[in-house]
Amino acid sequence: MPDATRRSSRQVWRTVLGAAIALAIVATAPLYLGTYMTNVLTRALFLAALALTVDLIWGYTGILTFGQSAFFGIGAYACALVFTHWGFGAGWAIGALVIGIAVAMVTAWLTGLLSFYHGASPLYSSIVTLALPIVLTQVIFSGGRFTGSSSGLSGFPTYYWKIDTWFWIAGVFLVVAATFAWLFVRSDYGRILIAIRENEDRCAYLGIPVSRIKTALFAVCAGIAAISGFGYAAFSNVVAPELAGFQLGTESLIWVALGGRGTLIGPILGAIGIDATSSYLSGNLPFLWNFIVGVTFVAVIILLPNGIASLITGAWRRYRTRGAGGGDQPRDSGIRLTAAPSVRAAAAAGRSASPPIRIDGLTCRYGSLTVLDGIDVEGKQGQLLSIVGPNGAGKTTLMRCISNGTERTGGTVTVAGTEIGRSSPQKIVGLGVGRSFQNTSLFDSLTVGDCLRLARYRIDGARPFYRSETVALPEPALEILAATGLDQRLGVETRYLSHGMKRGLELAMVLATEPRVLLLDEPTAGLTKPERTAIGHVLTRLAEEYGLCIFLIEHDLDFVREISNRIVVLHQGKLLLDGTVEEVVSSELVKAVYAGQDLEATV
Ligand SMILES: Nc1ncnc2c1ncn2[C@@H]1O[C@H](COP(=O)(O)OP(=O)(O)OP(=O)(O)O)[C@@H](O)[C@H]1O
Repeated sequence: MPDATRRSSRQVWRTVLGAAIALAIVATAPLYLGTYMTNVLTRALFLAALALTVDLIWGYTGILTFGQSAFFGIGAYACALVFTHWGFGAGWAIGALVIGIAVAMVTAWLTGLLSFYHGASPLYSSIVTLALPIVLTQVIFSGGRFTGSSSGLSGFPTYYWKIDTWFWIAGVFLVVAATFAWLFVRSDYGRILIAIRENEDRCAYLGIPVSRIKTALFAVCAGIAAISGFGYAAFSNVVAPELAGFQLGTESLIWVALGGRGTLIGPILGAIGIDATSSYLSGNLPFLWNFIVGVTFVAVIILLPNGIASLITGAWRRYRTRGAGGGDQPRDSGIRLTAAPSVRAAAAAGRSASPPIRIDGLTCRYGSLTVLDGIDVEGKQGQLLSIVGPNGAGKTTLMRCISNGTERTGGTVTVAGTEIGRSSPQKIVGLGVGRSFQNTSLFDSLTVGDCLRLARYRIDGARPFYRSETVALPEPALEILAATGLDQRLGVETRYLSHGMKRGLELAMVLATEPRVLLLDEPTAGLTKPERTAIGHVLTRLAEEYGLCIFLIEHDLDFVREISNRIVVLHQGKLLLDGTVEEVVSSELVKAVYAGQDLEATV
């Protein structure tokens, strides 16, 4: 049996076994728990499902949300309102559940549109999610007898099943939700969530539609939270504004933080542990329990900053990497590299009358500071164009204005005949612009293989519950991986790579997006002489053989002279000279700029 097939069938068996063990625990727990604890734990199981969604949003994707309780409350109130005012029965129950899920998902989708648009700061989305439960609570308060106002609704008809039955329903729901969440976070999509958490900008510059993915995740998690809220209300037979309130939203964050962000098991343990302990202590130690919970929280945050689950996950990771000789050692990644159809062919097919890139009258101002002033440049296919100039000349700003439509103040940038307008970076990547940054921009906790797979998202897509075993890369990307030895380190997390390897990986990732225009900001900074020579070789081939148009910012003028076929000199935001290497090297004006002389006197 091939390795990949064996690995994936092992994964399936592990998942099935884990779910079976969890279901067995759920099935037998009421036999040894008393009625009181079964009751307490049933409530905790519904809340654990809420915590699970908070973990997907905050733990995995890095969006600090205070508003998940709002969706829980919507599900709970959908149940209570329908059963109180309209009717009770199987049909009404299904109708109420569907209404709860639909209202929660639409609310989450609208909230996502408001919070996650391109350019919105993470703080802004946190504030929007903070406002959501507050607004919803006010709506409930102002609902009068319909919503029960501050007293809520109670005593509505529901299924008065035995407590054990409710426990099983809550337990099975949690196991099913956790199993799907587990399969999801291990899939290609799960890697995208982690990538967004670690480096959202890099995701956008790989063409990943970050805003859309965040909004979709928010909506799906809202649906799950609404189901748990519905179950909670049907079980407890009482709803109150607190179920949709800000306090429950904050408590769910504490459960996740205590249990362990980004671990799935952590939030479940955190929610069940704290809720069950609080219920127990609030009866036996009514004046002390809040204090005890508070002290425990502080102690865990200080002693185990990654939560209680880090004890388990840390031990598991140490066990796994011990056999492989440590996290930085090459090990089986489960990924195979293959060759994607040649970009040479794509470049030839894409050859059109329009130049790959054309910049007209580009201006960029920050307040009264003019950083770029009327820049006109046209990049041709197969041209390696170096942009040089003293510090602060505006070189990096020029790259930013090309790769992000919202950066410039005036002028136009046209990529292969299409004006970029105010497009976001991911849309501009779609036009064929790839960018590497001055400081290497990767995903620390993802492996080399995962990073490459992410880079192919725009072209190959990703499936929600599937982890692909192969990554198809264009020829130049494969060459860079082979030259830097990265093809032997696909399973190594990028934080363990050397500086040179990180540079190589970033370049390979950008090339994996199959750009026609490549923007490289000091790609050789901090590299050794042999590494610089190797990169220079690759860049020359990219331009000459693959027809890419490369804009290169570089301070090393000897390197620039060796590899460029055209140089643009920027000085104080203006284009000083645009010419061949010989013209620029022999220019008195350029010598004066680099010598720091007064330009007026030179001219
Ligand atoms: N967001 C910003 N707000 C205000 N000023 C900015 C901003 N970004 C850049 N600048 C200013 O614009 C000028 C040009 O910066 P830029 O980084 O483009 O220069 P550079 O030529 O790339 O320099 P270096 O070679 O040092 O990287 C600098 O004076 C910088 O302080």
